[in-house]
Amino acid sequence: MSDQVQKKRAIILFNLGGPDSPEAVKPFLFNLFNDPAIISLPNPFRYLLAKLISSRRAPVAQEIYAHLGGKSPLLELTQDQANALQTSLNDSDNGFENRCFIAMRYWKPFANETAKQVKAWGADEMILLPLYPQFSTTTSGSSVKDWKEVCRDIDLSIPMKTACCYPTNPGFIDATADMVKEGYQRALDQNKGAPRLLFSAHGVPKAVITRRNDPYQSQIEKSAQAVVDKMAIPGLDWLVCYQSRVGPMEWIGPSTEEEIKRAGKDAVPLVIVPIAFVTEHSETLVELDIEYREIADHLKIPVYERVRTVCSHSKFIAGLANVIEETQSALDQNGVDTDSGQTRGWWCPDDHVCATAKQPG
Ligand SMILES: C=CC1=C(C)c2cc3[nH]c(cc4nc(cc5[nH]c(cc1n2)c(C)c5CCC(=O)O)C(CCC(=O)O)=C4C)c(C)c3C=C
Ligand SMILES: [Fe+2]
Ligand SMILES: [Fe+2]
Repeated sequence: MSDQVQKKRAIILFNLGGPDSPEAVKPFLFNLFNDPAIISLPNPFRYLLAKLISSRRAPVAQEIYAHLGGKSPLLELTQDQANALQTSLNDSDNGFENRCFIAMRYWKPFANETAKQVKAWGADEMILLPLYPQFSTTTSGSSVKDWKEVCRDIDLSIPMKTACCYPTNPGFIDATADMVKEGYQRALDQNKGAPRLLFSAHGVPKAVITRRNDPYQSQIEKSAQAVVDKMAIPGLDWLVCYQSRVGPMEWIGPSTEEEIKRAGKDAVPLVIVPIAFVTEHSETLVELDIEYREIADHLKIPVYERVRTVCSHSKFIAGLANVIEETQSALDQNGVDTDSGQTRGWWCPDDHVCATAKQPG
């Protein structure tokens, strides 16, 4: 046995965050709308608009979270993922003592608290891992930018590597395909005909894709295609659609709601697959399970099955561990790989497309 002291590697898991009480809903919404990645206006306009929109939306959002006991379950489920990933990394022979930390973008634990914990632990290096398989400037890009600013503020200057995206990571795809197969079988067992699969992702405004060169939509399509390939069901009826539209701007489509209505006209059984979320929260437990189900019932859609998100599925956790080791080894071997278009310390398995997206603010 080696008596060499192991280096400490901090793995930072990023997600959006969610309110932990009814009183937290309004400030959570303010933080979200005051992010230049969400509303790319200069201040004071963004600040004022964020105040206005968060005040107006708070009662609607409070009703949404009331279905979940007044709070989002996102943090607890992310903690389960962090524990499972830390165990998996420390059980394998990667030469590090690994510790997983969580930084949420719009509610606690915020990046600055987490970065202080990373510093206090005495980490030698860190890997940033957004819990978004598909990169968007509105999510992963915003979290990574915020994290880097906080590290500068508290003078945490250790080597940092970023795993920007993993839309076709085999662990993520296999775990999703396993869950979809179960949901598809439950729908088939009701003997109402061959189901249609709706891969439902959180939408973004169209301008995010076109003006920022954001790869989100193309990576969503790649994830859905990879799951369909893995399922290998001949003649499968499937498509990608987008949920959770807010505000007056034009969003990418088709919308999940439109597709549920079309399924009503076609009288086909539906299986809804969340493809951009890896944990349960308001967008799955309320929007998909309550609001969209009500529309489906009203339209007398013969079957409405919602597939669960991957959460701590062992194949997904193994996939995240692979993403970490790929990021580590790619950047250890190549250092700063400018020739292949890599941003410094940034590993992108999708032809480096994330490095070309324009992060506002
Ligand atoms: C892939 C994930 C997500 C993208 C892309 C995204 C973009 C985006 N979101 C809003 C506005 C809201 N999102 C809200 C909740 C929410 N969003 C995501 C993920 C993505 N958002 C998650 C995981 C959650 C749930 C948080 C939880 O319940 O824990 C909300 C709050 C809820 C509500 O009022 O409906 C808003 C508002 C915009 C405008 C946007 C892109 C520009
Ligand atoms: Fe959102
Ligand atoms: Fe990427």
